[in-house]
Amino acid sequence: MSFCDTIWEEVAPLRQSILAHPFLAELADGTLSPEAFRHYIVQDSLYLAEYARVLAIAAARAPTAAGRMEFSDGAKVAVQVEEVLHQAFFAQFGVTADMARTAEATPECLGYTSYLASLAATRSYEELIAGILPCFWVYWEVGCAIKPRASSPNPYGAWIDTYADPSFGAATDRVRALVDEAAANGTPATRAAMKTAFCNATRYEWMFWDSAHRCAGWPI
Ligand SMILES: Cc1ncc(CN)c(N)n1
Repeated sequence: MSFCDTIWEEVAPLRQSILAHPFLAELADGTLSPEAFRHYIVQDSLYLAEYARVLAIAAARAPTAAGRMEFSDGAKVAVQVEEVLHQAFFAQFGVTADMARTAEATPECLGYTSYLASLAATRSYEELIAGILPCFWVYWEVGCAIKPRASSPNPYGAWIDTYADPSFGAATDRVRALVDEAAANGTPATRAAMKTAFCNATRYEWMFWDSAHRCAGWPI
C-alpha cells in the first residue's frame, strides 16, 4: 500500500464524519440554507487566496521540476478557476463586492490557512505538501460521493460539478504522487510528521464546513 493510501485509511473516521456532515447532505439535496452557503463561499474565497500563496511557496521549495510545475499551476488555478466559481455564486447568493472585501476570516478559516502557512514557513517540504493534499483529495472524494445522489436542479450544482470533475481528480492524483515520492525518500520521522500534517488539514476541512453550517464567527 502506498504512503497516501495508508494515511487515507487512517483518517477514514474523519472522512466518514465529513461525508455525513449535514452541510454536505443538505448541499446534495439542495436544501442547504442560502445563509450557510453564503457564509461558506465568502470564507472559501478568503481561504483560497491564502491557499494559493501556500501553493506558490510549495512550488518555490519543490526539489523536482514536477513539483514546481504542479504547485505553481495549482496556485494559478486556485486564483482563477475557483474564483470564477465564487463570482458566479456571489451573484447568485447576493454577496456584494463590498461584503466580500470587508469579510473577516472566521477562526476556522484563519486556523486552517495559518496552519498551512506555518507548515510553509517553518516545516519541511514533505510536511508542507502532506498538509496541502487534503484540500484536493477530500474535495474530490466529496464531489464524487455527492454527485450521483444530488438533486436536480440543484442551486449548488456548479459546486458539485467542479469537485466531481475528472480534471480535479487528475490534479489530486498528481499531488498524491508527489506526496508518495516525498514520503518514499523521507525518514520514518518525516513520514510521521507528514501524517500529522495530513490529519490536521483533514480536521480543518471538517471544521470549515461545520462552522459554515452554523454560520459561526468569532465567539468574542
Ligand atoms: C476549505 C477548502 N478546502 C478545499 C477546497 C478545494 N480546493 C476549497 N475550495 N476550500
